[in-house]
Amino acid sequence: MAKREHIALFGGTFDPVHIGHLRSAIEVREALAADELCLLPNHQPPLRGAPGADSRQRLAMVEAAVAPEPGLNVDARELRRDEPSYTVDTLRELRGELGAGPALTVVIGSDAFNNLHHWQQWRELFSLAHLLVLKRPGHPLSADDAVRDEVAPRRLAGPSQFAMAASGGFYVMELIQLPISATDIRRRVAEGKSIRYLVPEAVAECIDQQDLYR
Ligand SMILES: Nc1ncnc2c1ncn2[C@@H]1O[C@H](COP(=O)(O)OP(=O)(O)OP(=O)(O)O)[C@@H](O)[C@H]1O
Ligand SMILES: O=C(O)c1ccc[n+]([C@@H]2O[C@H](COP(=O)([O-])O)[C@@H](O)[C@H]2O)c1
Repeated sequence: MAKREHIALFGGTFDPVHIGHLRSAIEVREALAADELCLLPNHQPPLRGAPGADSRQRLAMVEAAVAPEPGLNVDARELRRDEPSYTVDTLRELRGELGAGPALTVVIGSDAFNNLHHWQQWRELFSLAHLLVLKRPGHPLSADDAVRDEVAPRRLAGPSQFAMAASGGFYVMELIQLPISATDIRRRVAEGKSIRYLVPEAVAECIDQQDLYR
């Protein structure tokens, strides 16, 4: 059985998944030397309206996107819960399966981090996992004071240190800056413009075949 001592979870609405997500996922996996990095499509995004594509369609696009990339997997567990996809619930479920030993790292972009104080039981996340924040162009770090106070003593010197404990660490990672968003991709599709090289070809095909975002 494959080693599962360090798992990174990169959650999102992925409406649709794009190369900003995929390039980040590869760089994070390399930086963490994680055994696997799972893209985790949500079912009901807790802090935004209903996505343009339904959960099955978003899952299918994520699966098509990671298929050629060894080390990137998909975790579809949030689609099995017919309720808002709170990350704390997902982490509790995973801890129930993995036990307390393996390192778990939750990966989020700086825009998501700036809203962390609105997440369900957000302080609890640190007893279940590490938190890795990706700098994202156009989204400077501006976390709430309560979040800043929480993460300050948790800050690690580098992503490789996450493997030394199961949870509780914090790090902000610099990575390639790709100012690509799903909102911009949906707008381009609606305007009949090309999205070539913004999403993998297999994702563009799914969008085309299912007539999404028009
Ligand atoms: N270009 C990018 N670079 C780094 N991180 C990103 C990028 N795009 C999205 N992310 C991060 O990936 C996670 C999932 O993002 P999400 O699925 O909401 O995509 P999005 O492009 O932000 O979508 P939307 O434009 O619909 O808000 C979030 O933590 C987000 O911050
Ligand atoms: O747990 C929460 O309360 C919570 C609130 C907002 C977002 N999240 C998760 O954060 C990830 C990024 O969300 P989003 O909306 O930026 O695509 C995704 O996995 C969401 O399910 C989680």
